[in-house]
Amino acid sequence: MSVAVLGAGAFGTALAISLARKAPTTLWCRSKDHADEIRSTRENTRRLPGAPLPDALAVTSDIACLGAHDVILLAVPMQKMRGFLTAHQAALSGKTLVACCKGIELDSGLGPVAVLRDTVPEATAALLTGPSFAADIALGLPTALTLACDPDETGKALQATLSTDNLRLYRTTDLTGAEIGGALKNVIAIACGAVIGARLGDSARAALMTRGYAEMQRLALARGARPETLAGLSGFGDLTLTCGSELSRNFRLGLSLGRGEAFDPSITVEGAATARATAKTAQEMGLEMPITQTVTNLLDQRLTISDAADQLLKRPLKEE
Ligand SMILES: NC(=O)C1=CN([C@@H]2O[C@H](COP(=O)(O)OP(=O)(O)OC[C@H]3O[C@@H](n4cnc5c(N)ncnc54)[C@H](O)[C@@H]3O)[C@@H](O)[C@H]2O)C=CC1
Ligand SMILES: O=C(CO)COP(=O)(O)O
Repeated sequence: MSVAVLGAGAFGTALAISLARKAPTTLWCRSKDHADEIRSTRENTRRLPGAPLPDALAVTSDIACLGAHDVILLAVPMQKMRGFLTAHQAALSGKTLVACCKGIELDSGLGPVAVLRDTVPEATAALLTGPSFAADIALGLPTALTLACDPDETGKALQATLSTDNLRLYRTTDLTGAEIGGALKNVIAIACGAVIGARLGDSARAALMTRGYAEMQRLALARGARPETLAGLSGFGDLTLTCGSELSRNFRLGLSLGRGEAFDPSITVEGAATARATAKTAQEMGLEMPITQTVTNLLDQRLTISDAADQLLKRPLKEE
């Protein structure tokens, strides 16, 4: 199977570098200038500085490159996916498309797999998700991710193609569980960053991670996901990484909120739109998701951090 990665952001570049160490790979970049720059310096200095490109990685801005590949990794941000897929629908039709983004679409409340199926119905949809920072993957540090695909036979072939010496993929057919875990861990990471930024302590962070996990499970199970998926890399695994590291952009946005500092709006932070979309879905489905709701209120400046903590602590006492 021959692989192309679409989207030369941090994650797309890291995946392409990792895959090219194993077999020739193509990285597509939407801007010709950027593609030329990456090709001439053999480094994506704008998005992933310090990670040299292997010789077997071709870089292009020509979407016709898709013709030569049967597996396409989509590493564009969630809120840009539908527009991107619609624009390139014909070229993507019939391919195996692996969404690599983590989030929920703001307008529709849908995750990446549903958006893929909606816009390119003639493609096979899969999802690559789980705990991994782009820089770690590019450096070849050990990483384990979840590959979600149904049918499992296609999943097995993809697992073999996309696993490398340092990137170990575990397989599931539970696309719903994998995408909800990957999307919601970012919302909880914003909450955790906010409590650390506001100096509310590591105990408060542990409480948020645990109760946040309960929210992730509540929504996922209501949508038909399997509990073991949430307990795996795409759920618990990624929650642990993202809520505990300042390398996470979602966590850093939370830190800024907690400290009352501004945050650069050009940085990709999937959890913000995902929180808003999920708070709406939870309300429509009658699900209790107080942390997600609180993050939305913090982001939209309807609550201060101390009111947010107060509100969560004053909720009626209940069984765990
Ligand atoms: N950076 C990381 O460590 C990881 C990121 N991810 C996920 O990967 C996805 C992408 O994140 P990053 O690569 O980190 O973001 P990034 O901000 O580094 O790059 C985003 C890329 O998408 C491109 N893009 C934006 N709008 C586009 C459009 N309309 N059409 C085509 N391309 C477009 C940009 O040019 C840019 O190259 C996110 O969903 C993120 O959650 C997942 C795991 C790790
Ligand atoms: O998804 C990630 C780690 O698994 C990257 O997290 P951020 O998008 O918060 O940087």
